[in-house]
Amino acid sequence: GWGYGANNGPNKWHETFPIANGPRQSPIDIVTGEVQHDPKLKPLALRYDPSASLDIINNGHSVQVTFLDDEDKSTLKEGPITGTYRLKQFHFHWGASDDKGSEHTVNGKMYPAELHLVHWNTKYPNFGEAASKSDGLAVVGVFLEGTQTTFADFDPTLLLPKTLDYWTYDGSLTTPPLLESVTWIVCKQSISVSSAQMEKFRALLFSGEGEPECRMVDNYRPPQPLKDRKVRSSSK
Ligand SMILES: NS(=O)(=O)c1cccc(NC(=O)NCCCCO)c1
Ligand SMILES: [Zn+2]
Repeated sequence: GWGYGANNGPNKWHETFPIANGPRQSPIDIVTGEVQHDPKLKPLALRYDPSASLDIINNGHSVQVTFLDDEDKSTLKEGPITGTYRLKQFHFHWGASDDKGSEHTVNGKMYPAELHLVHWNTKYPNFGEAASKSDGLAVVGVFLEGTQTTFADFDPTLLLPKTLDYWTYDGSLTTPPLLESVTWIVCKQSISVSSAQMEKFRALLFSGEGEPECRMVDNYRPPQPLKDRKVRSSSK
């Protein structure tokens, strides 16, 4: 199956998923001099309930915390979206060293890691249905920047930067099946993690039990062509 290695990585995904060369692929490089401030954009209304968190898993591509999404417990509203989107899961992408790891880049700068908070539009019955609709998903991306800090309990709100200024654009899943159903909301402010915490990500494995050990690192897709898209900013 697909992965991040030389033989099954991002440069090979188009062979099985031709949408890899589609018109609204993610991630992208955010060129701050070319974004357009849109005064009609509202602040993000994020409401997360830590009691909705279910489990934490290594899914072979990332470490993921999944949430109970059978009611409006943890939701995203306002911002660039209309209606209510429910938090399904959050996961991360990171590098083998602190000079790379994020999927989105800002003026070519890569961060050591990127958090993705994945939400689906409740006008559809579930995540799977929503994932195939152009307005089905909304993913909030948060850059992780290295410095010493503490890590509170897994209330995703604690993972968010203080101010929620953001860039937004129409994009896709950054892993196969690369579906072009994501309204991306990338926070301008990063959150801080220590290098010890980064090392914990890098101690995870792509490989399963009984397989030759393969460290889970560099599980990021590089920036894709912007094509006929504009990136909007929630603030000047
Ligand atoms: N990386 S991301 O664009 O935020 C994103 C969000 C939600 C789903 C996905 N990708 C997938 O679910 N791919 C299906 C197989 C992944 C292994 O479980 C990627
Ligand atoms: Zn992701």
